[in-house]
Amino acid sequence: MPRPVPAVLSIAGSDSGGGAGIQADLKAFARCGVHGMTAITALTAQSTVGVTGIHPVPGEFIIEQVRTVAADIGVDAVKIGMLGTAETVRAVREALGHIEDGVPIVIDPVMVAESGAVLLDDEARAAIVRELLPLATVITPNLPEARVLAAGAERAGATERGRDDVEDLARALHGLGPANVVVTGGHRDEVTDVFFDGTSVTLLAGERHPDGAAHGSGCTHSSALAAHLALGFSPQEAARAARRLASEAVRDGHRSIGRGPGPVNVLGVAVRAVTPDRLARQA
Ligand SMILES: Nc1ncnc2c1ncn2[C@@H]1O[C@H](COP(=O)(O)OP(=O)(O)OP(=O)(O)O)[C@@H](O)[C@H]1O
Ligand SMILES: Cc1ncc(CO)c(N)n1
Repeated sequence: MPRPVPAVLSIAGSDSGGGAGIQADLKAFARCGVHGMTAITALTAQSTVGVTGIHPVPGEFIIEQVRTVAADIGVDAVKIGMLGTAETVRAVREALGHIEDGVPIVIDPVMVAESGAVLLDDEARAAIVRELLPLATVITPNLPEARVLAAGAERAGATERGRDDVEDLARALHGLGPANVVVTGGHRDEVTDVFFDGTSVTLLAGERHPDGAAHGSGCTHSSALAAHLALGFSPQEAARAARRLASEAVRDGHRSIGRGPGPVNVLGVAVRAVTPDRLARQA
């Protein structure tokens, strides 16, 4: 029987501060109207200020999480976020074997948190390039992540082009095997996402919210993109919708939660807490 709503799986890390990672992904899935599922790759002890500890989940248990939900519920799209170690990358590669061929896969090659904490080691970076990027429907690096991945591409002879032009970066990353590339714009002044499908480049422009709260913007973006693929949108349409939702989530973000860069708020004004005061006013 077809599922009443698409089911989307996030394979990613937990952010105990609730702003990024799995926690952001589930909120983005809810906002998009899809059923969200999770396979947690690592627990982070994290706030808006930094990451004080990382506790990787054993590879076998990552695979078990994926196998279990795939067997019962089924998976209409996958989003992959924080991986951390090469062992985790290998486990995720194996876990994908439990998901039907042709299911769209969005990879956000998470390397560093908004607070500056490193979330991926060097060996894992090489493993992602080798084992996962060729399987991706869309990859969504931010500018620093794109530069790091493209440096590897150049070493591998995938491109001779310059590394500073974002469009050239997107082309170089396409050479690593993903079907589509979005270089997100949060780290540039004009906040334009660059989409490349192997043939043409499309600039996804939109409003910049310099005073917003951006912790979790990348996770929100890649999850919204995966949700839109599950809903039947093309990669380019999904990237456009994801850019808009992420931008609004930054705009509506909670600047005063925590002492560091505050968390995005993808649910926006749609959700207002029912306080005793508000309830009394309604009565
Ligand atoms: N200040 C902003 N105003 C509008 N849109 C933004 C802003 N910052 C980020 N975005 C949008 O959010 C999405 C995620 O981009 P970004 O480059 O911030 O990801 P990231 O750096 O991976 O995020 P994270 O902080 O979670 O690691 C993109 O669509 C981007 O255009
Ligand atoms: C768990 C986790 N995943 C991704 C990011 C990137 O923002 C983060 N800060 N934490």
